[in-house]
Amino acid sequence: MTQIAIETHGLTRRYRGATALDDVTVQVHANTITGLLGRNGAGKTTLMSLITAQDRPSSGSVKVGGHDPFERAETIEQMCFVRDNQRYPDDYTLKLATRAARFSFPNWNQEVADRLIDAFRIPSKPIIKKYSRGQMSALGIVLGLASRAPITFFDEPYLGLDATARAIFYDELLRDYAERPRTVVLSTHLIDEMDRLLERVIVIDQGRIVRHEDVDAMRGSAFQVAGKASEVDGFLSGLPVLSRRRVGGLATAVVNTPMTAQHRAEAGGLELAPVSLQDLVAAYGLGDTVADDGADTHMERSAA
Ligand SMILES: Nc1ncnc2c1ncn2[C@@H]1O[C@H](COP(=O)(O)OP(=O)(O)OP(=O)(O)O)[C@@H](O)[C@H]1O
Repeated sequence: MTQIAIETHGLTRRYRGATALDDVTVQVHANTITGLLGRNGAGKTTLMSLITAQDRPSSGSVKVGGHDPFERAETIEQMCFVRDNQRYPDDYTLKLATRAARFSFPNWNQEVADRLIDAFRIPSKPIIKKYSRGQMSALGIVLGLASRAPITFFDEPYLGLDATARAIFYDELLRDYAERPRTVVLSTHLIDEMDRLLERVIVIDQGRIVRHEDVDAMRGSAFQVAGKASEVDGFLSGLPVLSRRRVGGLATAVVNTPMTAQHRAEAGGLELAPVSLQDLVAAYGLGDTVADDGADTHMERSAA
């Protein structure tokens, strides 16, 4: 039976004039790597902050391992949240940061930390405040992986990292996860690059969960059609259209149903193709209309 690590019910976070998270009920599977995906401002960081008790909901509840994290220090100790804008005390060096982490995280593994510090070439001399953006991200990854916290959140952990460092992160995450399976939730906009890491996906749009499922199931659940706009329109009639984009006389659309032999037979001269996870996620949260130098450009979205 699937074990549930995190459960939210009706979770809502309102700020003055904005609802960052809107009635979110979701379960995160234990010992799984879950991608939290969605456009800027969708609510990803807010959701992670509420689960890790760094913020309070306006309404609704969070349970981690069956407990409200706000009411239980032991539950908070089980979680590590690597924020994209993590701040450190002014005088902190690498040594002080890892020492503090050793005290904060019961499963801290210094060997993992040392190996990663080496691989990322994180300097030990300067205070952390002087680090480059990429070095800050690398430090966050070191703390996140070496914490070996049973539940680890990474919020866009790759900011400023070069391609080599990102590859190190992906490899080390998979290596350490294989050695010590645990629950990992990571938010990313680099979906094409990171989709091989993900087992499950939560897609969030305007504070609401719009998809939550296994990555493989999600990939096969939709397809893309492209061709002459009039023919695409005809083909789409009666189909669940997730997004449609028209540029001049051409159109592409993402159809929210698995591709069948019948679709292929009816496609005529249209091009049908599997949709990548990145394109599928992008199809959510598309605006309704996009200007294109006066050309007839139109995007629309219908209910899934
Ligand atoms: N402290 C705050 N005060 C007011 N509004 C806030 C605050 N924090 C977040 N928001 C708003 O809540 C919404 C969700 O923000 P959040 O940071 O969770 O998005 P995100 O999905 O993590 O975005 P990104 O991908 O850009 O990091 C946004 O509209 C944001 O402006």
